[in-house]
Amino acid sequence: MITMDDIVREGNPILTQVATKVELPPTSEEIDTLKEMLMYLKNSQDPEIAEQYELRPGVGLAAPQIGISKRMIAVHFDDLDEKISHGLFNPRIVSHSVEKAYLTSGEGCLSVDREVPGYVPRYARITVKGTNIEGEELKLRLKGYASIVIQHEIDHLNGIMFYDHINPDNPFEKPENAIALD
Ligand SMILES: O=CN(O)C[C@@H](CC1CCCC1)C(=O)N1NCCC[C@H]1C(=O)Nc1ccccn1
Ligand code: NI
Repeated sequence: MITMDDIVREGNPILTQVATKVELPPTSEEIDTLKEMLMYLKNSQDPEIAEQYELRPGVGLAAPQIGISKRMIAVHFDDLDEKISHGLFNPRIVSHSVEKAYLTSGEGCLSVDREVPGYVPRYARITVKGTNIEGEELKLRLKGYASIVIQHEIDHLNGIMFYDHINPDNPFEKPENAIALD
């Protein structure tokens, strides 16, 4: 199982590289890895398992964070209006709103062992295409928190960290044309 020992921390160049596309169909090893990434998220959200294995709770994970520079992400969380749980190969944003959105609490990252305060402006709504663990091509239309999570993960595949989006002059400046998400 994946534990925090497997999570790569900032300073490791893999986190600022562009990850490689996964050749389809994915190998059984790539499928197993994606399943393990999803399992990490589920385990990390179970208080008992998280405590037992000292897992930091996560709602998303990208393969570069476990040292694999491949375009694979997992997201798992039960939000009020969106229940999302996906493992995706080669996720890509095919369209997005002009309007932006940001979490009023800012963002963190399992690969960043420090607080980096500030608003992270992202697209408010996105349409994402990718291939799921069963090998099906899928298209997701996301808004709200789910949209933020997926963008955070796809950024990891392009070597972008959440703090790269924070306004260095005024981290808490309200982004223009943006919705505040609590
Ligand atoms: O690339 C992926 N990552 O770095 C894991 C990140 C991904 C999220 C950060 C902002 C949007 C996506 C992650 O999940 N976190 N960031 C660090 C510690 C907290 C944790 C988190 O937000 N946990 C959480 C939130 C709500 C409900 C349950 N748990
Ligand atoms: Ni992250």
